[in-house]
Amino acid sequence: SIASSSVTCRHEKYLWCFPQEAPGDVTNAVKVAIDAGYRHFDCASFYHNETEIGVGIQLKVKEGVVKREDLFIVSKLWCTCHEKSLVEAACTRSLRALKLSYLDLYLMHWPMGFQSGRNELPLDQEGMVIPSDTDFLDTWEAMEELVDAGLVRAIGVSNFNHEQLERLLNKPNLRFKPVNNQIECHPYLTQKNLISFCQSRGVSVTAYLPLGGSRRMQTCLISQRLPCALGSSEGVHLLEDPVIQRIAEKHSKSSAQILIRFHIQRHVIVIPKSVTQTWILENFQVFDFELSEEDMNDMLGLDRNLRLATFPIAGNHKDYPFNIEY
Ligand SMILES: NC(=O)C1=CN([C@@H]2O[C@H](COP(=O)(O)OP(=O)(O)OC[C@H]3O[C@@H](n4cnc5c(N)ncnc54)[C@H](OP(=O)(O)O)[C@@H]3O)[C@@H](O)[C@H]2O)C=CC1
Ligand SMILES: O=C1CO[C@H](CO)[C@@H](O)[C@@H]1O
Repeated sequence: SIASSSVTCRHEKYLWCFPQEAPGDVTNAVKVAIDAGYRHFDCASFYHNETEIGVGIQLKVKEGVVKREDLFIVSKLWCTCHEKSLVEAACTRSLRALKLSYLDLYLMHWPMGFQSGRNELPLDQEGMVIPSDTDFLDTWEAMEELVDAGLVRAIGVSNFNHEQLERLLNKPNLRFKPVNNQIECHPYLTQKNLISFCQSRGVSVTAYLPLGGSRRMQTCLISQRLPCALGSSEGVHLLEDPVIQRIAEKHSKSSAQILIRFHIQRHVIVIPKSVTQTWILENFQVFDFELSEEDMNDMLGLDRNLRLATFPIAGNHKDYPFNIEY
């Protein structure tokens, strides 16, 4: 994954601390990644970098390094576009920015709809997100129409808890099943129950924040002591965790490679992000070794239910996903 959120939203109570990569860095990262063998790109309109990603993809397709049909391009519908009448235009905007005629997978970014409009994070006086009166089942119907129209090959969800996913799977007249749920997952938040639930229903899982996110984000969480809009104020240093480091040393691999391999062996799709050439290359060298059962159990044993992407400014929303256990 080369995507990177770019929203900086300062409110007296919250700091939304997503660093934005320079546009050239994003395009370059895509080029380096395609040359290295990456084929899956995780994007979202919310990340404000689909144009730069599209430039990188198009260049590599034109050079003949890769064919469009060999790529797997994912994008996501942002929360302010949940009204049925807004879904197709949102998808088309992403397609135009990415310079593509279709997406391989389009995800509902969150189960929560926000007040529509230009502001992606419409906030009330208290600094809480203003909801829309939409229901994600209706939004889903509009997403199903994108499949009919050939704009997307498959549709899925992100940040859905098991009850929300169950509700969607049981929707009367469901025409297209959600094929994927993209959720935060790493050894500090192993998501055992949600992954079992999804896999038992034939819904694949993608792990986001597999390395625990950027240092800048962590620094914001730890040092600024602001109730960061992203969530947890507890520091995470997954890459420096002694258990991860011990396993890494044993396999002569880096901590990042161990953290990525962890998902592969759980049959979970994993989308580490980097704009740094050496790390992009490093993160791909994960197919030449295997974690033992003991390694896997040691990593699973690190679970502390530590969620980084808690999205507290949406905590009052009727569809806020993290008020139940999983
Ligand atoms: N559906 C959702 O709600 C969400 C989806 N996502 C998706 O998941 C992706 C990954 O999550 P993200 O938040 O980026 O966090 P990650 O856990 O992937 O961490 C990314 C950070 O790790 C650094 N890094 C990458 N590789 C290495 C390495 N080998 N050694 C040391 N550091 C490394 C990167 O540095 P640098 O980039 O500077 O090279 C970056 O700062 C996102 O890009 C996005 O596509 C993320 C959050 C929420
Ligand atoms: O992809 C994303 C980056 O993190 C944000 C905060 O949780 C999310 O809203 C968004 O899903």
